[in-house]
Amino acid sequence: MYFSKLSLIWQTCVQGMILCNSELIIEAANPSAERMLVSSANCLAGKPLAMYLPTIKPAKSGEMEQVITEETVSVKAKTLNVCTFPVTITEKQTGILLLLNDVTELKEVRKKLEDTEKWKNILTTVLDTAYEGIVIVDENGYVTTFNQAYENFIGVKREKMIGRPVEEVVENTRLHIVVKTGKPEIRQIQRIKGHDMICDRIPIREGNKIIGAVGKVLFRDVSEIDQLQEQTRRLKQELEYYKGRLRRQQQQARYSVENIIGKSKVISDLKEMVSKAATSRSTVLLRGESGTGKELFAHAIHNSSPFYAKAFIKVNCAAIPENLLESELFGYEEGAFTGAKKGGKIGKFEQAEGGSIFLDEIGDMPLSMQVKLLRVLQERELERVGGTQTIKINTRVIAATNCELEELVLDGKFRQDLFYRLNVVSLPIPALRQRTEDIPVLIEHFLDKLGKVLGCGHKKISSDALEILLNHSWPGNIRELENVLERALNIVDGDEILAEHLPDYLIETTNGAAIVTLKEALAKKECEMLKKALETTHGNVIEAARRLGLSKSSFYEKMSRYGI
Ligand SMILES: Nc1ncnc2c1ncn2[C@@H]1O[C@H](COP(=O)(O)OP(=O)(O)OP(=O)(O)O)[C@@H](O)[C@H]1O
Repeated sequence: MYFSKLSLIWQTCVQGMILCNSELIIEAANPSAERMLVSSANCLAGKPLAMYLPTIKPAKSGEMEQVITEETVSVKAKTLNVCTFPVTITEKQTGILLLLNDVTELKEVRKKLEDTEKWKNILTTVLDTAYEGIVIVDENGYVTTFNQAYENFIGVKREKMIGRPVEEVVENTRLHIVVKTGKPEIRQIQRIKGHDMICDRIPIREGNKIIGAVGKVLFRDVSEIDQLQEQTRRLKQELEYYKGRLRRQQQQARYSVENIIGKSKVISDLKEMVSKAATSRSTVLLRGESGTGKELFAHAIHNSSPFYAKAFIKVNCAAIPENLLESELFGYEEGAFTGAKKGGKIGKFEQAEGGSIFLDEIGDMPLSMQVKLLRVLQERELERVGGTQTIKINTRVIAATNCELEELVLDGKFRQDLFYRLNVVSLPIPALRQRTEDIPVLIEHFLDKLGKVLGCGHKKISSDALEILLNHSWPGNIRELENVLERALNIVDGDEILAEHLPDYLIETTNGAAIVTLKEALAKKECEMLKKALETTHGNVIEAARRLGLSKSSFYEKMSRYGI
């Protein structure tokens, strides 16, 4: 009876049982052990244990009396937990009993549990760091999750809310309704603690079944959002306004006649000419060395004209690559060339419509372009590159150059016809050395202007320094003077600019080692000769011009250039 019960346990037990002799040869194995280790039954008996469980190393008989081992092994894609016990089979015979548990599923379940725990932690962190208040309910509308932000806002510990019907813990909620209707409610207004909040209520589904709902509340009062929207709208408007102003400023003349500083007769005369020239739309040609103020005069002409409120567009003919100049000036149509913008591009002439276009460094305009410009000036119409349509233009042209255009014409580098077309009103701006009486007023003007810009206040100039500035030949003209003063203001400590604050090269030139270019020397000589000729002919220009072998117009031109 006792044995038959034992045999029943042996046969039906889900645990695998293996009995080995002391040589670790299997004596018997129950059906569960057979299933775990081999596919067919009754195979194990008589086989060495190592064939099936090679890693199991129970202690050898004799020394194993008390030794029980437990190990987890992988066999045939299964995970087995193996315990070994020393047993006494007969008085003389000892052996080992192995108990095998299949823990494969257990291992998988543990892995799933660990994963779930990990995800729970991630989710809790995400929920607790969210800016919005988040509440989750189950399919019956009972609170299961409540995040930190919501807890802080409501001021009740979440432990007190979990497990309660949501309508009892959250004011004006509809989550318990959403779990029934299954319809999401987005961007709804929910009044909580006297504030109108924006909320989303979304049902959670598993297949077709609703297993809960999540509610999200944005902790911003709606009125605050209205204010923010209004603020954004105003800022956008402001931005557009300033963008427009900047655009207009970039396209507008910044200086007027008042900005032209100088009390010499030649400057006063030029200012008068500017005012006269400004009234018409005739083309003006500004001539003079670099830095004499040609651009300043161009601004002043535009600003004194009746169309001062219209665009003033500057084009530096020397700075634009030859192949781009035409499209820059006249614009282009879509597809005119590779790289042409979609929709084409409006040219500078069209941009200046109704206003003025300032063609700086005109002497550097390539010949090929000169022909096209001449045609536009004559016809007062243009065609965009790649276009067929003729566009009428109503733009005042102001050109400037520091080149001797007559010489360029003689050299075949500048078209004579274009020269005449441009030279309708000619304003020769004299070099600074030809109007030294302007130097003190210009110095005062720049000390004032730069003092404000640099934030160092109005500094004075010592008589020594002034002497040096008056004696310099100023090849870089007013631009050079401005730079010298800016440099001095940057290094001066006290209230007065001294000789030592001026660049060495200025001091050297005053000490007698004057460096004068050939052009300057010739100009000086030419001026002297004109004056002499006028003196000897008692101011008779025709006679003076004849004596010097010049035409009347070119004599006048030179007189004007030298401020005679
Ligand atoms: N009469 C003046 N009064 C005040 N500032 C002047 C005067 N003439 C020139 N300037 C200033 O000198 C600097 C150079 O002038 P501008 O750029 O007009 O010279 P430019 O003859 O056009 O030179 P470039 O030929 O090199 O282009 C500018 O900062 C300008 O404001």
